[in-house]
Amino acid sequence: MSEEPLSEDADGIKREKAVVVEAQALDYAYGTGPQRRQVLSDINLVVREGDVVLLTGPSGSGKTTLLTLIGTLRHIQEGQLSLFGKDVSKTTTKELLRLRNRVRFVFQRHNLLGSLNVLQNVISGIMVTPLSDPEWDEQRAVALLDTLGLGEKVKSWPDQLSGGQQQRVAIARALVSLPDLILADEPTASLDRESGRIALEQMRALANRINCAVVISSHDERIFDIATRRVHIDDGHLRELETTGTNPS
Ligand SMILES: Nc1ncnc2c1ncn2[C@@H]1O[C@H](COP(=O)(O)OP(=O)(O)OP(=O)(O)O)[C@@H](O)[C@H]1O
Repeated sequence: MSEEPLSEDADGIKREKAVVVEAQALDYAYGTGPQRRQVLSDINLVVREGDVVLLTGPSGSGKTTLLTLIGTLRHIQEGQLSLFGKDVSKTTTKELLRLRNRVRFVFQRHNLLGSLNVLQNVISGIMVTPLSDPEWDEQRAVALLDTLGLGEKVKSWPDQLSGGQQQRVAIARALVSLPDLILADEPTASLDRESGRIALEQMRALANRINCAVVISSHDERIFDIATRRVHIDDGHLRELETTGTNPS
């Protein structure tokens, strides 16, 4: 069940939470002709600011495909997708880039840059923000790495890290830029229970603090309670599930 879509501003005035993602009747298929395989059918989803949506479903059910559609890494075939109130298929290239700049991804492959050390990789998540302040950015990046248990690793190179450590660097890189939307594909896949919870709690805390929206695909039952909403894909169809999660803040 979704939370009451109201948020409170600094003056204590309640206002409706803005819609960050709105998917309407999305279909998606891979291949053509006899090879064509429908993966998503009639997907309808609204994600508002502050939502932490957990996307579950069997392997191969289309979770990654949906995340990449939402993140505009894939063209819409059928249906409509709005990001921050803009229909993505009606935007100019410049507008689309501006929308993408408000989104950060955490992929199953960590995609760290091998020529940058851990701290530099994390800071690279902010470089694209015109208002960034190098000193403050660095402090924020170091603090985040510390919280994620990587305080000793800021000068290490990606290839000196374990898979789980690389995953945490990728999470720090997504969080440090204070994005409006985080799309995370199996972000706890190579993390132990404790690190997985800390990483997800950081995402949840950011959602609470700056009202960013978070969509996480995961099979990991250990983190289900961190979400404010759960949606499930099966056989190409998406449905909302009851959420038992409590707000840890
Ligand atoms: N580029 C592609 N070309 C053809 N088929 C693809 C392609 N990418 C994904 N698929 C197929 O589409 C289906 C959905 O894949 P997707 O990766 O979205 O599922 P998923 O739910 O994220 O799976 P997992 O939990 O295993 O990561 C799968 O059957 C997959 O084999």
